[in-house]
Amino acid sequence: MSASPGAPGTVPPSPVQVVAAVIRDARGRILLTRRTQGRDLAGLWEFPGGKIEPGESPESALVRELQEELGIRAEVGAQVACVECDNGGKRVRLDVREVRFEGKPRGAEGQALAWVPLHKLPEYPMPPVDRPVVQQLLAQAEE
Ligand SMILES: Nc1nc2c([nH]c(=O)n2[C@H]2C[C@H](O)[C@@H](COP(=O)(O)OP(=O)(O)OP(=O)(O)O)O2)c(=O)[nH]1
Repeated sequence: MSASPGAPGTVPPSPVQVVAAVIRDARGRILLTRRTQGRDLAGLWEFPGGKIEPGESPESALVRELQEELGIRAEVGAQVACVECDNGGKRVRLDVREVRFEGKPRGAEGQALAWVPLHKLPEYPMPPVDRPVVQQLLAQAEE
């Protein structure tokens, strides 16, 4: 049977759903973590977080990830940005939230941490999907 006119050819794969945090210290610096070797995008810096598991809300996924990765108790706040793009060959939808926290963040999975002043964020190599998020944070700071 031939395809009907206008029928879609292939259905694009649904994006990997990822949620990540903007965590600020008392000086307004933002916490980035570095992806460890042996994972995709190794060596790049990112906002802490991870994939949303089936059945999880973005908020509960982020609370879980921040406990696992950084050992902190998180309270998830407003959305900073939600960006979807091709990220080094894989489609990713990245939902970024403001987060308040209790505890002292540590690299519980061996990852490096950096507290980065807002204006220095563009100096850190990050995955492509993060670039518009950094631009959004810089624009917000100028408002
Ligand atoms: N956490 C986070 N992930 C990001 C960012 N930018 C970006 O492209 N990603 C990508 C990297 C990964 O492909 C994906 C997150 O998956 P992950 O591997 O860290 O997730 P996970 O902690 O659930 O890990 P795993 O158990 O599957 O290893 O999203 C970001 O700013 N923060």
